[in-house]
Amino acid sequence: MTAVLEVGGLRVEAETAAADLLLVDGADLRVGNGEIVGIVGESGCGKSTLVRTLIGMLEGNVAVAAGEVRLGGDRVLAPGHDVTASVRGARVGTVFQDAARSLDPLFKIGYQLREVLARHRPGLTAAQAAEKSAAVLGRMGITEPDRVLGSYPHQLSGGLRQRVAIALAVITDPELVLADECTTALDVTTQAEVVALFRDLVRDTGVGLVFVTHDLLLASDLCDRIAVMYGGQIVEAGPTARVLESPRHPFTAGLLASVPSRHTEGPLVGIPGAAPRVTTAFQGCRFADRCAAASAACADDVGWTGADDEGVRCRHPLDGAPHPPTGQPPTTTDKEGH
Ligand SMILES: Nc1ncnc2c1ncn2[C@@H]1O[C@H](COP(=O)(O)OP(=O)(O)OP(=O)(O)O)[C@@H](O)[C@H]1O
Repeated sequence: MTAVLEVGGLRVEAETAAADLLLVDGADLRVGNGEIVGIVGESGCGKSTLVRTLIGMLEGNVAVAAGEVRLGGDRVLAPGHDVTASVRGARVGTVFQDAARSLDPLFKIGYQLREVLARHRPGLTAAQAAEKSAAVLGRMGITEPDRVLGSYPHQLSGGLRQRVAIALAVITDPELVLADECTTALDVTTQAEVVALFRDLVRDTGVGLVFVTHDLLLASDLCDRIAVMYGGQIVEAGPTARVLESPRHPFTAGLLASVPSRHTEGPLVGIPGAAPRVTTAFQGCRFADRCAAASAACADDVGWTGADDEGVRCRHPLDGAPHPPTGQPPTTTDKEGH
């Protein structure tokens, strides 16, 4: 599968008055054409920072310290090199949690779609732009495109606004779409509709999709592969079924045990403790102080074990046995064995 997105060794740091923080540490990620990759993890683990970095949307105190981002083979971001402005909107579409951030309350939807095309596809005639606008709304399952094109955002329901936000992201036929918690604010039925819409979009157009969510069930419904983040690092990655049925990182297992699932019958088990704030000076496994399997060896930095697309960052990975249907995390391998 041709890679539309290749992220290698990405390290993102933030300067703050208190300390220099490590927001993303050594992230490797690959998304193929027509592939959906989920990024999951607790709040504050760095999911948004990672996806925003891919398109150069960095706050003033944040910088890329190492690694690179390639889009369709083109190097778009690395320390001291940032051409993401040229791909944002044109080759990469973005959908965020709050449709209000994508839509301008002052302009009708038809105008906003035409504006995006005028900026990124300037060769189109007015008639072609109108045709494309109606077509993209149709693809979003919007049955009354004329009414929507003539409406202001506040005249649409929340679900419809999010569909329009997705339409704005994909009307330019991008190679990659980044969706960051874009279903979180929606009710469950609308969430399911948006997920189905993404699935159809990827199947029909071959676009690559990065889907950021804290909702493992949603990720399991939609994603081909999953990358689990913790403390700014990708700690486990692999095909969705493998990661969710036989998690290898204790954090992934804890996350699974703490969410209700269709397989869960027993009580839900939370992960004690809180996610760390990681400084650039931090050494060792970020999860060690919350991990039942941690040993003294976890105080040293932990490397990645496995292939690029499938592996785990842990000195005491779980044994890979299927995740028990009770919602309890599987047992770990012997601490001393690593
Ligand atoms: N500009 C910044 N300066 C300092 N710290 C930051 C900055 N931006 C983000 N952070 C910190 O980086 C960490 C990761 O934040 P991020 O928003 O990427 O997490 P997340 O996994 O997307 O969480 P959520 O799901 O709550 O959005 C958090 O601790 C956050 O406070």
